[in-house]
Amino acid sequence: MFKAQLPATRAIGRRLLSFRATQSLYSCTRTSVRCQPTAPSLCRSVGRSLVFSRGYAEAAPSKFSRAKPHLNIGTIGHVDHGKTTLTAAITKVLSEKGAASFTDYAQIDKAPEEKARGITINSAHVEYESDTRHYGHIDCPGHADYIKNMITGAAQMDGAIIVVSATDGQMPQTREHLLLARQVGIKKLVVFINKVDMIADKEMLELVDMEMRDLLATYNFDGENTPIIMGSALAALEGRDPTIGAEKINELIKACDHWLEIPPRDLDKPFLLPVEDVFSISGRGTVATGRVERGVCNKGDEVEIIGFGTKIKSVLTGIEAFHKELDRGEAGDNMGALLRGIKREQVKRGQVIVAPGSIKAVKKFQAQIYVLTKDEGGRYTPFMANYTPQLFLRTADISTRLSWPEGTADAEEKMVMPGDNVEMVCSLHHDVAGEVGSRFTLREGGKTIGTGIITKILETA
Ligand SMILES: Nc1nc2c(ncn2[C@@H]2O[C@H](COP(=O)(O)OP(=O)(O)OP(=O)(O)O)[C@@H](O)[C@H]2O)c(=O)[nH]1
Ligand SMILES: [Mg+2]
Repeated sequence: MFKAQLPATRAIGRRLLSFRATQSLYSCTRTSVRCQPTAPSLCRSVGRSLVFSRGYAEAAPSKFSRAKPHLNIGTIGHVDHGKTTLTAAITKVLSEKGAASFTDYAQIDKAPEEKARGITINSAHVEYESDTRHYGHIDCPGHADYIKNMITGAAQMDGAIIVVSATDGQMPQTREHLLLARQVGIKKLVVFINKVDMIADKEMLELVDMEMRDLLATYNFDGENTPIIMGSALAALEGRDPTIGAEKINELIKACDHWLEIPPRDLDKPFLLPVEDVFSISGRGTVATGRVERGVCNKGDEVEIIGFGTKIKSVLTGIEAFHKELDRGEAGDNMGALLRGIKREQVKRGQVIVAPGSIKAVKKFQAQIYVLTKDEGGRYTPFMANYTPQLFLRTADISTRLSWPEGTADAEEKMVMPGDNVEMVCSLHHDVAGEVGSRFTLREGGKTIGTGIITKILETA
């Protein structure tokens, strides 16, 4: 009986998946490694229509190897400090060891406007390997576009290289990028002080080093221990002055290997199953179905059902996936969970079934939100505080009121334009399982108008 129900679930599941594919349009790329755990195959097909970054469509080779652990990193920092030059230089130096294919500067900044203006407009992807890791690398533009990509999930960096020119020292976007890196959950950075070929005075370099350590500490990074490498990306790219060129690139990659941490694998995280559908099976009980977002579960495990005013404990008395009854389910599985002592009415779509105590239901939080432009399918007009769109988080769909954080000046009159990045407070109509770093979309009248990421929990249920 339990098994017989699942084809129906799958049919519903397919509809959900296609809906979610639209939702995750902004948060996946063509390479499967960067896909959200939901619907990877759909991600791949919609990835082709991704508009945010030209890099995904063209620069994503299919040679991802699982032999080494994978980390997503990227170059961030102020305009013209040498992020693209450094990206090209890394691929050049590593390609000489056969650990990357060389991607020249002109291949990274290749749009006509980029060539004409000599700046990066779109972020681009390259990949390379160190002795111990496989890296996906995003070369971010110095300007605001990059921020949008970070919020929308297209650039889910686990760590970053912040590039600072020795000639200028820290500049406004150095600070802005540090702040945003912090905001979107990047915990560790490596600093590359670039253009040292233009500086004769050693003391000047020491000054930049000290300033950067201070600045890192200001934004809650480990200023004391963060590796700072000084070199010249251009020298490395042009194959001259190895002591400030190639050698420094190797040092930089070593620093990334040692300092930047691999985030916990999904399988190591606490179990979480977003509920998509619920069935009552006579003689057996209530079955909730969905796709396991993270972790593993075993038959007999204690679980908690959370969200929409509910927090109840139960035990997994049955697990079904791949048409079979199993003893264990894991991240990525489409599974049915048979729940002991639970009535059908007690479980609904939008709730989560989790390892007890691993996540809380939230009612109010602060979030970094990117509001889509009309060309991206978003609104034509601005909105103000008290705007109430629908918030989609996993399988949940809740109406939410947006307001400005306490203490915001002129909060009454402040407008949010399509294309803006804003930090706002979301007050939910119902509670839902959420945590710092959870991504969501905002929709109104059937279209996505924004995407966001939770940065601070203000009220739990
Ligand atoms: N002398 C010197 N010039 C460098 C070095 N690295 C980069 N440059 C030059 O600095 C300029 C800007 O470099 P880019 O790599 O485009 O800078 P960017 O940070 O990617 O700039 P945006 O993407 O527009 O923010 C170019 O003219 C580079 O040739 C270096 O180590 N030494
Ligand atoms: Mg650039």
